[in-house]
Amino acid sequence: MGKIPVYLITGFLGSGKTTFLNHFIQAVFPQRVMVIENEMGKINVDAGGLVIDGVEDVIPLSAGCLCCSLHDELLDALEIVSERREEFDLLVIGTTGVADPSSIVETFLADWRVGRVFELRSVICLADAGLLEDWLGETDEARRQLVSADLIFLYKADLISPSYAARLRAAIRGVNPTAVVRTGEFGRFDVSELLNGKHVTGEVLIERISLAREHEYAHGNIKPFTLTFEEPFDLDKLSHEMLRLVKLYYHQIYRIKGVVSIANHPSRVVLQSVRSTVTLTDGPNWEESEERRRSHFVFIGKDLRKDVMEKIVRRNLAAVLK
Ligand SMILES: Nc1nc2c(ncn2[C@@H]2O[C@H](COP(=O)(O)OP(=O)(O)OP(=O)(O)O)[C@@H](O)[C@H]2O)c(=O)[nH]1
Repeated sequence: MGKIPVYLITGFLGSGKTTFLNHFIQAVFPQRVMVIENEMGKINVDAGGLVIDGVEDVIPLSAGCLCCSLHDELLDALEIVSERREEFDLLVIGTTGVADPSSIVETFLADWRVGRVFELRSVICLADAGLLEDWLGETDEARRQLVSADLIFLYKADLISPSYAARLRAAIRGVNPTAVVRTGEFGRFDVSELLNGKHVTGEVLIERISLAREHEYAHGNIKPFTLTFEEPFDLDKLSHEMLRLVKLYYHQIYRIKGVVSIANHPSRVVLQSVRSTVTLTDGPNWEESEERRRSHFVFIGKDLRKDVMEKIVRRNLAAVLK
């Protein structure tokens, strides 16, 4: 058996990594995919949202970030995966939206124990066309992710004009002149280009990594926290409040994900917010036996106070009077 092909998926918060991964899993079927998924915050909303057909297993790494504190845990996960080699064809590693992928890339290229079993085929960076300029201007992470990639998908092209897309592609080339850049929507891509293209070359990546390392790196003050509530929410109050909240805290709240219990509603409601957008959609039904229909919200942002957010979200519980 040859080396295990690895696809590393990066991209800033809310850029569409889970959407892409779902699409990838369907597109490469009948090849079987093993996923190592790293999620910021305690609740792995994304791993629960992956399509099942074609996925052999999802190994969650939930606490912290793969590129920093979880490095040893990544090595452990790779060992587990290599012992299950016969169960799958491709390995996908999904990083958090603030990961610097360079140290993960380095693990594959420079650690001989890893390199003799795994072959890093592509470092894929997803960029949110609507927010890329904001993120490049306000954070260091988005730039580092673009720098380390050999294939960049500029997604959410449905939200922008073709001329603005051209401007963004030029901005991307300014950060990373050698990566292949494709524009698209909702995780769609050319399967044969991705699977058959040979994008990663060790020397180029190592050179880029050393450039990315020039400055001391930490995830600034972008941090996640989770809020959990036992009682159900009022849908109208909650949707109105969340829209108000993300506009009011535009410069601090980067991402909110939630699985919410709504009073007298049979299904979970999934909340997705990327900066100032908020969508609430029906998720899977609650089981009859599930007496405790807990709601969970993961907030990711800068200098955010958990107690203040909790107070604001709490006042939208169905039992709270207006
Ligand atoms: N309009 C539009 N929305 C998209 C597109 N791709 C993804 N989205 C939406 O963007 C939101 C975030 O997508 P996810 O796939 O969850 O993003 P992510 O990168 O996994 O998010 P994190 O794990 O928090 O970093 C969801 O509401 C998606 O439905 C697209 O091409 N166009």
